[in-house]
Amino acid sequence: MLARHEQGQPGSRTSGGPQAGEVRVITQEIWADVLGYVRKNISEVEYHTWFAPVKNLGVQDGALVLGVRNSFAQEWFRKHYLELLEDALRSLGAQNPQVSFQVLPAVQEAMILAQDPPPPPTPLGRPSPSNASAPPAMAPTENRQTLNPKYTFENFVVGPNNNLAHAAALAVAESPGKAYNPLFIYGDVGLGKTHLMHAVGHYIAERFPGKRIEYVSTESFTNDLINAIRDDKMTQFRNRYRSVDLLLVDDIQFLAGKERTQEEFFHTFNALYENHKQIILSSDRPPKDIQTLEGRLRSRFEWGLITDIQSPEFETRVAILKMNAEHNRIDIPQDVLELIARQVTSNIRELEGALMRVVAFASLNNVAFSRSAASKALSNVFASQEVKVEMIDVLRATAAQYGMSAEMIRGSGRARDVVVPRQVAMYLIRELTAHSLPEIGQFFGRDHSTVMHAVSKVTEALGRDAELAAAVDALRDQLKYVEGEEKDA
Ligand SMILES: Nc1ncnc2c1ncn2[C@@H]1O[C@H](COP(=O)(O)OP(=O)(O)OP(=O)(O)O)[C@@H](O)[C@H]1O
Repeated sequence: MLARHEQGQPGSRTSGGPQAGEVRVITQEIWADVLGYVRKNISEVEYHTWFAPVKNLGVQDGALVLGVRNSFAQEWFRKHYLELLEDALRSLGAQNPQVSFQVLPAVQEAMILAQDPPPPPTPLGRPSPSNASAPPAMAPTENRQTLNPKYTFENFVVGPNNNLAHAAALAVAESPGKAYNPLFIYGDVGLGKTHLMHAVGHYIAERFPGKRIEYVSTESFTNDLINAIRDDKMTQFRNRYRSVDLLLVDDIQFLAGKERTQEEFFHTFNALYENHKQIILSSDRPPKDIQTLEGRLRSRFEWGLITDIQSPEFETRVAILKMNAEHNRIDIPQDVLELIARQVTSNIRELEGALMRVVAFASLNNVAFSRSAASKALSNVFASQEVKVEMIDVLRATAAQYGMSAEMIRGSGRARDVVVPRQVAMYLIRELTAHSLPEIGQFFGRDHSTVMHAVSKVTEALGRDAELAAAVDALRDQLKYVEGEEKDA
């Protein structure tokens, strides 16, 4: 099983749950949570000695697999840190946390060490120190090094909350320096301002490979300025920012109260604007609400187009989740995505985080994606919702438990390996939902007497068949989750 990781091949499907190979990608944030937990519980020296070199290899059949350097480290981890790691997973919702350690092959270890720590990002078009005043000509791919590859127009879901900002960004991308200059995008935290700015950057980089693009947060701009003043390198600083074709500045509200930075930014702005270079600014509020911003800057920010992004409505949130799941090649039922979208209503970053939690929870507990699993996964972070069990939940969970598709269970097959799961599903639906026998029959394309027979068959078999009883118990535990149940237990 583990060899699959070593070879870097995608994982196989585990009983209806997430695919292990795919989960490997998505659990990076969860791994950061685990490390955060560990760090709080051991000394810094210990943490750096043991945990910094560890590689998260993802989740395999419910177990978190960690890559360590050698068999000594493997043994050390088993003896000293296993419980701590299990506690960390428990804090993330794993009910029966499992951790395994795998010695990394020397080549893989060397690659990981080479990546660690990651090199600092190279700002776009930054002149090399040896040739500071004459920026080098860039190869087509170089002009988007600091853009997040995920933040493209293709990956941006358009809804009523952001369609104006999206249309304006697209217009600017098509005619940089001509459509709206500057473009000023404002909105609350995590609603896609940076994403849209980068999307313009990618678009321009693709269409006009020679254009110089610079993305910078206001904080970095300020720090660069401070360093330039300290190191007597103002000429280089000005060359860098005034020689670009597209300047993207994030969180411009942080200019407030920084007089020297405002002064410098004012001149940067003028130089670019006069040369018809495109400027895009993002902020958490419109220019008129940025306190202590010089009047001449504020009025310049208002020269072009000011557009906002609002919180996404339910349908847009579901569409964003769907796109995320598809990108990670994870097949999550629509009703589970809807449950997540109801839990997280305002911040898209949090919405994505909630999806990750659900995926990690399902893989760590080796259960299928269901609304109850999602509700459990999110109960630590968001106010828990009581989940009413639906027939489809029971069908899906049973199918996953027996390693077959829901269609097979509902189909006409009469072989024992299909009949037993079908009867179990009918039995549990009868127990966990308020549906009548005819309604359950209809759901399975059968009549009520078949359901009645199934219920009595399972009831009778449970007393003598321990394996069946264990399967039914496990399914019931998985499905029947109501708020407070775990706390009372
Ligand atoms: N319409 C959308 N479609 C798809 N993903 C989106 C959309 N809007 C935001 N996102 C995603 O949400 C996350 C947060 O977006 P982003 O960082 O652009 O927000 P922001 O408004 O710049 O936040 P901040 O104010 O914290 O800088 C990103 O992962 C982004 O890809």
